[in-house]
Amino acid sequence: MLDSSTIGNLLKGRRVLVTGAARGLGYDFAMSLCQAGAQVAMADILADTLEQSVETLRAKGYPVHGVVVDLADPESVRQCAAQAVQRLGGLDGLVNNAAITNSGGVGAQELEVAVWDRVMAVNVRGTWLMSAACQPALQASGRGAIVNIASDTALWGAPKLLAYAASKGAVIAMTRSLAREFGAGNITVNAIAPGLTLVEATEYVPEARHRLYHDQRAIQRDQVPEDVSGSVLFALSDLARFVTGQLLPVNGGFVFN
Ligand SMILES: NC(=O)C1=CN([C@@H]2O[C@H](COP(=O)(O)OP(=O)(O)OC[C@H]3O[C@@H](n4cnc5c(N)ncnc54)[C@H](O)[C@@H]3O)[C@@H](O)[C@H]2O)C=CC1
Ligand SMILES: Cc1ncc2c(c1O)C(=O)OC2
Repeated sequence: MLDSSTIGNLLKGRRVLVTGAARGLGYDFAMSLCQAGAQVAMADILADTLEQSVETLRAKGYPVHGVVVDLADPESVRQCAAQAVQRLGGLDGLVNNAAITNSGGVGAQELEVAVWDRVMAVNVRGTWLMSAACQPALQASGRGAIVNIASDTALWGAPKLLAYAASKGAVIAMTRSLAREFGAGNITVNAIAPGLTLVEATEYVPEARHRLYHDQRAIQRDQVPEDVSGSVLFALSDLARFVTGQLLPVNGGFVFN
């Protein structure tokens, strides 16, 4: 959690949809957005975890709503966007954070086509469909912002994360195209590429890779979700109103853009 005096009322009254907000980085984004004064719709496929996370933030007095969604299902994505807009009374920001990896460290020979397809369906197609579904409401806001969560694996070349890294490369390319398409509606579209971050989902990552990241960073310590949230807030705020189509790596100085 960021120090609230640092972020103050940066996003006061802004209405933001965060996908994959039940846990991990997305949960920290949702909490940080609330601290900055935003109202947040938290979307996820993990219904039970989502309910708990929404309850936790509500107990702190934050205005959050839970929406269950499967980003691999185009109709579910449309319904999620519509529900978020309805419950928030409009939309100023979208954080495309939900994603899956081809976890388990599977190499190019062993990677299954079905796994590749699922990774692309959630990470790439889901990001496209959610962005498209939210565009009218974001445009109506007068200053909409989309933040796509990429990964430094797309820049570094991550062995045994082939499908995942490729999907994040696609997210970066899509960010640039959407920035040009949505610019006329005064919607900014940017990508943030975190480095390997300590969350439940990266517990499977071999110790050797955690150590490699740690040792190769300019700032030699482990990365935590709070290291990323500030950049998400910035990209959604008026401070970044003329920043669009850009990629911001947030990794303590592991790979440089
Ligand atoms: N943790 C890390 O080291 C890094 C993570 N990232 C990115 O950060 C984002 C968040 O990941 P983490 O917090 O690490 O993992 P996570 O697994 O905790 O979070 C992803 C969330 O997305 C949800 N999700 C998965 N499939 C979904 C679907 N079909 N529909 C709706 N929601 C779905 C999950 O239930 C989960 O809550 C992802 O985009 C990930 O690629 C990027 C770089 C490093
Ligand atoms: C090096 C590395 N290993 C595992 C993962 C990532 C990563 O950057 C990541 O972005 O999500 C899972």
